Amino acid sequence: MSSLGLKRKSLVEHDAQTRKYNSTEGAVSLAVLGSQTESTRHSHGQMSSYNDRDTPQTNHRALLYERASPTLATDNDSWPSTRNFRLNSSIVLIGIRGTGKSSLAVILAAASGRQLIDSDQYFRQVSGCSRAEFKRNNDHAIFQQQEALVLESMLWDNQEGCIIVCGAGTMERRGQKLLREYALTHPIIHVVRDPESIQSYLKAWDTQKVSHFLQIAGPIYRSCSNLEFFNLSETVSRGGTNTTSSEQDSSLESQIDQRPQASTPFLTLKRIQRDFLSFVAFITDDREETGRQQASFPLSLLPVESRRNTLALSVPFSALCETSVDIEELEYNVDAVELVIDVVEHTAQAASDLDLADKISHAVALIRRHTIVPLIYHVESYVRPKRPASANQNERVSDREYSALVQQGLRLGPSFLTIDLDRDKTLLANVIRSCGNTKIIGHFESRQPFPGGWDGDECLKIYERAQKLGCDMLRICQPAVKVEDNDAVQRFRHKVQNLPIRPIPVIAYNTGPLGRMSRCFNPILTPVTHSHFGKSSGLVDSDVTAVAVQKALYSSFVYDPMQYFVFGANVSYSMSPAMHNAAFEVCGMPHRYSIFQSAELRGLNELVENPYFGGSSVSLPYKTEVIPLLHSMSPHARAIGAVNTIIPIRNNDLADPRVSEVSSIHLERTRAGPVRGIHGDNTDWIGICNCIRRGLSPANAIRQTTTGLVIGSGGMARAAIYSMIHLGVRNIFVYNRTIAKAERLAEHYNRQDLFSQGRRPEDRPRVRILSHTDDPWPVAFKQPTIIVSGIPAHSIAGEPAPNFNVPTQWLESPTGGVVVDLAYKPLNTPLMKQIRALSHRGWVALDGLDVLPEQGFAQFELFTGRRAPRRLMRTIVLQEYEDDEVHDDRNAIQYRLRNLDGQLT
Ligand SMILES: O=C1C[C@@](O)(C(=O)O)C[C@@H](O)[C@@H]1O
Repeated sequence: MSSLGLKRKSLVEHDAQTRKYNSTEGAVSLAVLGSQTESTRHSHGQMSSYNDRDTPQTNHRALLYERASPTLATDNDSWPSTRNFRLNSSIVLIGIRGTGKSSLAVILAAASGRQLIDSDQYFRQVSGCSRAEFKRNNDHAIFQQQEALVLESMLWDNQEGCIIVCGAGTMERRGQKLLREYALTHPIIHVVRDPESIQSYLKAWDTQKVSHFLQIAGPIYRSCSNLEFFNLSETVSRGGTNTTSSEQDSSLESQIDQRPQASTPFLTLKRIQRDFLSFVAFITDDREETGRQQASFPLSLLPVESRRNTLALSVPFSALCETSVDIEELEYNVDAVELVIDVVEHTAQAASDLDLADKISHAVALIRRHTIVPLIYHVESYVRPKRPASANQNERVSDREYSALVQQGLRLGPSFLTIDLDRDKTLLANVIRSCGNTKIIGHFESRQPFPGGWDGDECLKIYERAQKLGCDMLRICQPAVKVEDNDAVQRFRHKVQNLPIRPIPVIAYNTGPLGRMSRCFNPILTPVTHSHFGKSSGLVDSDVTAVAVQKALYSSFVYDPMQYFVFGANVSYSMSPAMHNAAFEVCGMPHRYSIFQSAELRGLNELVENPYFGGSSVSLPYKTEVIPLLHSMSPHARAIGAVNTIIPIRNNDLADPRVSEVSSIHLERTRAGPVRGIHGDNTDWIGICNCIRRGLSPANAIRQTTTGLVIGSGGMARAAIYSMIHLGVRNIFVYNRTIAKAERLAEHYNRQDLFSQGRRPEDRPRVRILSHTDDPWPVAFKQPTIIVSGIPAHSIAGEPAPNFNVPTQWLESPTGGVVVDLAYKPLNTPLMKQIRALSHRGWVALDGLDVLPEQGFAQFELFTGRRAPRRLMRTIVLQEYEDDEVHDDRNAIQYRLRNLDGQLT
């Protein structure tokens, strides 16, 4: 008999007295209106009358309750635990039916190997019958007792390595108490969703009823959880019209080109997968998973506060609620997005508004869906008057409301959260104690200049307060009254950094029109606005935009206009100049990127002798030939054995080991001067990695048994193998017409010990050879779900193009997979045609036009030390692409141009 069977007996016999549950305990009391059914007669004092297992028809009831606390909890003792959990702590999902808990749990279980436990199934396993049957056959008190005991066992017997989905049956009063207790040491995530999506799942309820129920249930679920995740429903943008993902996509366009969009059925959960896995990785501090999520771009590997001249785009909550905002477009050129909870007069009255918490949750989800940069959550301390001349200019948001809004922010796991240093000490201490992995920015915004300005004691005291409280950073600002105040900010910054206490980073600037200069030169996370928000959002002319800051840095000679190139033997066709030049322009950078064609490697000398040399893409045949000329190389380029990006070293000390670190290299990237050495990197693998990630459906999440297949054995095949190893694929096969070359390639990787730290030899990645296309797929391995082809699609040196098709016996994965063909001349290679025809079986095809911008983003980051404007670069590549021989392409390109949204990496 299983241990569960034994447990069952002991649970049923468990003496109710041993757990001292107080039946009057718990703040919430529910009364059920409507027909007096069996369940409702017994349901006073509990919430379980709404049962996950009930048919929608039986749920046609309204629920009333007495609320003990408002939607946003405000009491000091309601501050939850530290939110610091053990890496492997079991995670609990709660939320009303239809919010998508089960799908999220399946996604997490597949990606992380956590064991999935569903409360209803667990009840059945432990009790030997379903919850409904147990209820029918037992006295109500016994049923309640059994429910509590099952929940207790489910939580405490599975404290590690599980994802536990709690149905509504677990939410009666004793269940709530157990969950609150569990929340002291484990993440309990309240899953929220918009009423429309819940309604379309529940079918029988109308949206109003769902909203009403959400208002009732929200406070209860919130009081039992320490975190919150808004499950944003997928919408597919097709040529400007939005449809939900459930609608059938039978348009001709989509048949022309099955892009990896949300409309591709296998990828509908893709974006929610990304959002949820990043959220879980953040709250559990799972650095390995965070690394995988962050797509390996050079800048994403550095904490944003460690970089120079970083910008944070302020997005007012009110603007997000009122207008539709294209966040992806606004994100260009910024390093973080700050959601500003602006308490506008009317919102202030509605701060106890039942769905305010939901709206904030929704806003955070929207920003996360459309950006990849860190999120800062900031609650404004003053009520924003609706009219600038209003009498309420200086009305402060009450401590109670402020605390509630901050608590709601912490539940959402933002990367950073600000706290107003002028607030009650206990409140501040509570925020810091319960902030989990969120970094805290102590914020002090003075509306009047401090006595003595930046040189006075007041600013120093504020710095020390932030320091003592345990803030990770300080943000301090005051109005400038004269231009010289902008110099004084610099003095203040230097002064605090030299104090004999552990320094914390400081964001310091002047407000008002005269203070704009200090914003341009503030080194970290300068708040910037976007013209989109204009004055309607209450932002005034004293704000600066990201482009204005960039332009100011160049026109004041902090940075220089640099020259970049694509260097190769035959690069006249390259689309890189168009892509990079457009990016420079939109970011306000005066750089130039040009073609440099050279029949000999020696041509490179001319580039590096130029004091304005900023870096170069390296094309064939120099990707390996260039290596002996380098002074340093990234570990990736070294492992791959090929370089596609070079950047100048202007450091005096070439022996300094830091020169190979991006952090030191990018600091001097855009400053002219003699070049003392060259650093080599490889971004091709990043491009391939991200395309694989984008096209891989959640069903094909990478596991120990996942198999990859690489076609070819050239430089791109090398990069492809490295990408697969980086993603965690352990079984990699190479097929190449010339077997000896494939063997050399396999040997190159097998003798290295990549990403193997602590792994047993049998668990390490291994590259194997496939000799003939007639061979069956090796029986000991699963069929491949990731295939990358690195063979050219056009004729080279008179040799005909290979016209390769994957043998059908290697394409039998029941869940399909992703195929990346690195060629794009022509676009419709025989391989791409073959795979697109298999889209109904879950195969997704990506090509060279997908990879080129991805490797270009990483290159842009290495060249400039700034984030690349991704959507723009993708657009330019597609627009530039022209192939007169293949007429079908034009339609396909048009379709792709209309569907660029949401390709986040
Ligand atoms: O292979 C390529 C293509 C490219 O060389 C071009 O021609 O645009 C640019 C390189 O960065 C990349 O690795």
